[in-house]
Amino acid sequence: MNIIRTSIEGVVIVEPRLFRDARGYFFESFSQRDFSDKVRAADFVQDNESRSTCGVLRGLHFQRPPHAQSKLVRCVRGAVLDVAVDIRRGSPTYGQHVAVELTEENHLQLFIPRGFAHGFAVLSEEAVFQYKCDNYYAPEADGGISIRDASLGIDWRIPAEEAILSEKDTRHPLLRDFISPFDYNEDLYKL
Ligand SMILES: Cc1cn([C@H]2C[C@H](O)[C@@H](COP(=O)(O)OP(=O)(O)O[C@H]3O[C@H](C)C(=O)[C@H](O)[C@H]3O)O2)c(=O)[nH]c1=O
Repeated sequence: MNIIRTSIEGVVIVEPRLFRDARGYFFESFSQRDFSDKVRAADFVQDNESRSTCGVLRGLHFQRPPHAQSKLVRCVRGAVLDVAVDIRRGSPTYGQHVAVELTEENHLQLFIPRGFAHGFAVLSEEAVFQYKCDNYYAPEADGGISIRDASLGIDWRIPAEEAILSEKDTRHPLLRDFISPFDYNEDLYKL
């Protein structure tokens, strides 16, 4: 697997090694050893999968400490624009984001550390999205910022105002009205 750094320390793109032959392809979608060697020790405890139709936007979500989650995300059917927003107070990249197209064709994955809000827009007819989390689901710790916050400068590639959102996702605050539960800890994010 190849690691590609992004504009935000700690957020990395994982490019798996693909083996193609006359039958199709094979690749190791996750290796604890390789991930620990090349990214960081991560004890993923929960795998999630969601399917979304064209025009859906999910996010921008996080779980508050002590239920904060790092995520390793990928799109196994279709294509999404995946976005991670830095919401760590004191971070030099606070409010900035990384946006990466993850598709069933490019097989790319994105690692999003704790302290980030995460979301994605569906760019294809449908998208099946799978991801690993290093902490369990805790609905009581659920938080979010508005996926329609223009101050974030995210180009979702689809009109956010026409997007299909859950009722919950229509109610998240703008970043300027948001008090983050995360503090920046440089050592935690250095690769
Ligand atoms: C996240 C989650 C949800 N659920 C149940 C709760 C709801 O009844 C149902 C749908 O949940 P929700 O609408 O929160 O699903 P998404 O909008 O896809 O939320 C996710 O979308 C963004 C992109 C994320 O990064 C988060 O992991 C997560 O918040 O699944 C569970 O049982 N376990 C879980 O871990």
